[in-house]
Amino acid sequence: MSAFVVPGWPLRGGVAGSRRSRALYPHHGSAGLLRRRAFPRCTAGDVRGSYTVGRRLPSETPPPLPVPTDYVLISETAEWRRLVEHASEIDRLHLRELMQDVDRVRSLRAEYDGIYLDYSRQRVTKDTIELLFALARRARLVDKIRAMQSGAHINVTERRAVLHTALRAERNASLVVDGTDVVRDVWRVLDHVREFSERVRSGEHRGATGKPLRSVIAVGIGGSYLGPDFVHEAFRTDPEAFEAARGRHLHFLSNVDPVDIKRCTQDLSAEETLIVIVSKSFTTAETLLNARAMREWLWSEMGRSDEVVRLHMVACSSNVPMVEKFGIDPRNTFEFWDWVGGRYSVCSAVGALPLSIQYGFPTFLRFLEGARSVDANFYDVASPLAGNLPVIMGLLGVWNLSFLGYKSRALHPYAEALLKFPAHIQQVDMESNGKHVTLRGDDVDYAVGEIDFGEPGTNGQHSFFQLLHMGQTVPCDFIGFIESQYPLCIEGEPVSNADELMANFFAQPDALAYGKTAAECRAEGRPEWLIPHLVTTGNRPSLTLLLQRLDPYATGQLLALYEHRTAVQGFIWDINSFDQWGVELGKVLAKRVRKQLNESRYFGRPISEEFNASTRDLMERYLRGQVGCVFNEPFDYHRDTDTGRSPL
Ligand SMILES: O=P(O)(O)OC[C@H]1O[C@H](O)[C@H](O)[C@@H](O)[C@@H]1O
Repeated sequence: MSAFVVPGWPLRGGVAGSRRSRALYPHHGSAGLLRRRAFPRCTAGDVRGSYTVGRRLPSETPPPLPVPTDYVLISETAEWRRLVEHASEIDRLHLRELMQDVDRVRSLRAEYDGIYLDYSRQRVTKDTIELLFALARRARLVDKIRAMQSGAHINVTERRAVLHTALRAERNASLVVDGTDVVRDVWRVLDHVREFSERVRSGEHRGATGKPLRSVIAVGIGGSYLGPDFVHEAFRTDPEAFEAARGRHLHFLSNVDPVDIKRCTQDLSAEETLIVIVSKSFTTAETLLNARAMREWLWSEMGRSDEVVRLHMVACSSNVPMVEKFGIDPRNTFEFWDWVGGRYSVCSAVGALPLSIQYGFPTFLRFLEGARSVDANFYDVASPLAGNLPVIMGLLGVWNLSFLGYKSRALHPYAEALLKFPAHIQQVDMESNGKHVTLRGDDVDYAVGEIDFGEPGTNGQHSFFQLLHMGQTVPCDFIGFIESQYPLCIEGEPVSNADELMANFFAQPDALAYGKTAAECRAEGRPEWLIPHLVTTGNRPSLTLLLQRLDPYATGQLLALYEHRTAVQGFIWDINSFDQWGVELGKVLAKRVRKQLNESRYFGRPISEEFNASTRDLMERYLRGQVGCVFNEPFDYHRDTDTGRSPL
């Protein structure tokens, strides 16, 4: 038996421890540029025209589609070229001047359900917005949004619908995809989450030694971690959610670095801990190793038994058979579906289960309601797009990257509780739009996919804002709230603590837009030699989102707003924002290295010549130097994979 060796853990129960491919798909969205109507209006489960809506293609090999004679890359359209020309006109204008035009400023704002969006500090005029709407029409944005809503298989490479909005549909709604009402499935699982979370919270569901389960460790990575972690942080200091979570603890184990296990478990008692394994595929190597590590931890504390696993381990996954194989009770498996992308899964059981256990199901429902509200704004494509917040934000994203050439973008929530929001949006956007070909497989000859990063204000100001003011231009999003989750006034201070925060929130966008001229520096009496170092060019774009208060509802609104911004950009760029093939190569190579490390360390086999000299020397150095963790009975790839034992 292999040993589970974790220094410091008591062992009990006898356990030691430029291609232009034209392989086309008949139903996909590049048809946005076709002359025919690409996507039917919002009905699923049937076939309209030549587009399969909500149904799997019959065979693995996509039948070739004749190349439409009028297909062109979006960058080859007149609408795109007009924007390229317009960008050079905009280059002659400075935000300092643009901001003088009150009429312009007042026209560049939109409001929806308590979200106030001001984009007057973008390097745009009213003409720019009109030209962007024209581009959206040319890209058939509205048809693509409707196709997404209807459950068409717009994720063409994986032949899947993209339906995370169905996760927050109202109970009485209905959407039939692949012959199934997905909304009914969603609510079946939500009811299961409600029932199970209430049993855990009330102490009805107890651990193997009879103790209530007060702590949860959610084990997952990527989309199975970042969304729930962001929402958890946003809820933590919401007064009502805080009350609902009294006496409970929620931790996330994501990194396969064993130190993350140590950090998660060191203050916890296994007897009072529920492990939630979150993995859409239930094959992610890191998550499964951490899941097995958690199982060993539970066993090392309470003895090796199926009962311990049954009572202390549950799972959220779309791969139910693999969960069962792991030993988790199918009744404690919370399903989601292949039409929920990992990075879009926080509204599924992925977020619902850990967050409902921590904060109560009603709190999670308010979060879903907030997201649903913005979904309604996004899907309301019959109304003028000028009022569609995700569309506006998406078009501005396209403008800044593809036309003004700003390759990165920063997100600054002036709310500490949103500290994990930038990291979540980083995955949502960079994994979605980090692509190099169109839906048809043609190379894109225009910039797509920004580098997203961010930090809450004002902390970011004292870290990387120097570059934002004087270095490269990085379009910024500022998110602020009228009411603080924790209002604090200190006697004798000129402003409340939240006002101090918000003073910076209002100041930074103007500092970026206006900058500081040499004349202004001189007027301050600065010495001439210092002036070049003090001048800031300004003309640095940003947008501002102002909401009432960061509560679960607003958290859901922000999530949906940014999810849909990403989709809008992908739709305009004509790329698939819903697959992530680039991640695969690293996984395959890691598998080879894992096998090599096993063979060299335990069976003395030399490092294969298949690895290049750099990797070989690095591995050799690593193997020579490492001390500490050895197994009594190592896994033998040659023997154990033959007998069916999996190295994962
Ligand atoms: O939820 P899982 O199947 O374990 O996947 C976890 C993560 O794995 C991969 O790295 C994907 O690129 C992510 O999109 C995904 O969220």
